[in-house]
Amino acid sequence: MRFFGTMEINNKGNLQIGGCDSINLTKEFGTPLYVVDEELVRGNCRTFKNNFSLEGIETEVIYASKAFLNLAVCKLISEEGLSLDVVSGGELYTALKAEFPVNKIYMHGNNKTANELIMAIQAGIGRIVVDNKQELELLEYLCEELDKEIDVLLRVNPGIDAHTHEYIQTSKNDSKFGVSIFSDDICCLLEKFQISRRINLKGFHCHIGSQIFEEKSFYQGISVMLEFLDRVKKECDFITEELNLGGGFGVYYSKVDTPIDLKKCLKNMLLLVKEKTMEMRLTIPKVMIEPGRSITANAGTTLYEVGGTKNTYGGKNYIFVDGGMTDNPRTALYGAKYEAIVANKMKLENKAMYTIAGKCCESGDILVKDIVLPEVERNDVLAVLSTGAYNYSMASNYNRIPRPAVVFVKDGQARLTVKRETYEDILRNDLLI
Ligand SMILES: Cc1ncc(COP(=O)(O)O)c(C=O)c1O
Ligand SMILES: N[C@@H](CCCC[NH3+])C(=O)O
Repeated sequence: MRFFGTMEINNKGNLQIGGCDSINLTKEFGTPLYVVDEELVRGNCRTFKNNFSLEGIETEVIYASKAFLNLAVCKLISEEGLSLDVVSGGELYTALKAEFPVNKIYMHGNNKTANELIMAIQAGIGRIVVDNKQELELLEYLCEELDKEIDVLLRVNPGIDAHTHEYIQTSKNDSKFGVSIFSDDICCLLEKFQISRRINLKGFHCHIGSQIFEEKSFYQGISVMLEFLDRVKKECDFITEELNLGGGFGVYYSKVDTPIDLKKCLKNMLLLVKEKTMEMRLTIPKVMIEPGRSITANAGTTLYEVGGTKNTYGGKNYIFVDGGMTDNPRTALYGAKYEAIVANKMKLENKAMYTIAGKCCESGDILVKDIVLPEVERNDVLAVLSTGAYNYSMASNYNRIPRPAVVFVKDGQARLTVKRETYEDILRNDLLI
């Protein structure tokens, strides 16, 4: 088990995060509760900003907001000087409402609707990442209608087979994202951009997948992309000004995960860009990355109240908590593995093997399988660690369960950043006819 950021055990034997006793947090804000270690999120932003830098290369770190977004997150990311990647009208709307600097917003998506594109064009966001030819045509039409110009990147697929869960691979040849760098008509497509009066193609975007632990996949991505840049220069007469390499840096959730040395990898990525561009006599493009999970995952902890335990006839020892797949669908969806602790019994010895199950009417509603913990009883507080990415952002109202509140903790202060949903919120859009 690993502790992250400001997590510690206080003298009451309770888990403490950001100087706040987790048990007090549950009393003040209820359970389930997403707790975010603000200092750790800021520290992670700085690790990326400080280490993704190299003399002679312009760089940009863009936070992939799909990992975790709310107004307070936007504000924090903006304060730390990162840019923001959004993939939907909803994410863009959040960023605009938070007054995130518009020129630092990137919009992705394999099927952006006309309304989403209009919203992005009218707001004047920094870059739209065009996924395909049809989208280019739609964008051209919309820009004409709105009498606007827009800077874009083209999402390409470098065909890298990064080793991760098949659902979060994004760059195999059959991926739904982007245009293959191997497609024969790439020059035709680039020509469409070149003749456009409204759309200004600055370069390319790729993303090889998520939760990647093999450093070499990132280097392979760079090599393949630079060969592509060389090819489009020679064959299509296109000079690439910007190269966005996406995110995907893996994090520790449990002992099966072995994260790479991030600082070293970030430096090596840029060194490789420099070396290869010199070798190929290419102009060095501006290089961007888009980390999501690695900024927020380890900074999040979900606190649950234990409703009871059950020893089944088949011999399974369940702990029932008051949340589950509605606030963290990753175990059910990907077989993700998490670590958990009993937040009010941090000094007690582990006693028994448990499976932590949620309250949904679904057998697959499991948060953690086979974990050894101190003896657990009703009203204990269970903490599942590293839930800061793709938990709140993927939460649902299945079984009409309200989504939990989100609290930021720092220096002994707790700040509510998202209120707990109420039953009224659940009914908000229902109409009785
Ligand atoms: C285009 C793009 N950029 C960035 C990310 C962020 O990935 P991660 O959270 O693994 O860093 C993703 C998600 O996989 C993505 O699809
Ligand atoms: N939702 C995935 C990551 C998706 C990455 C987005 N392309 C996860 O929880 O691991």
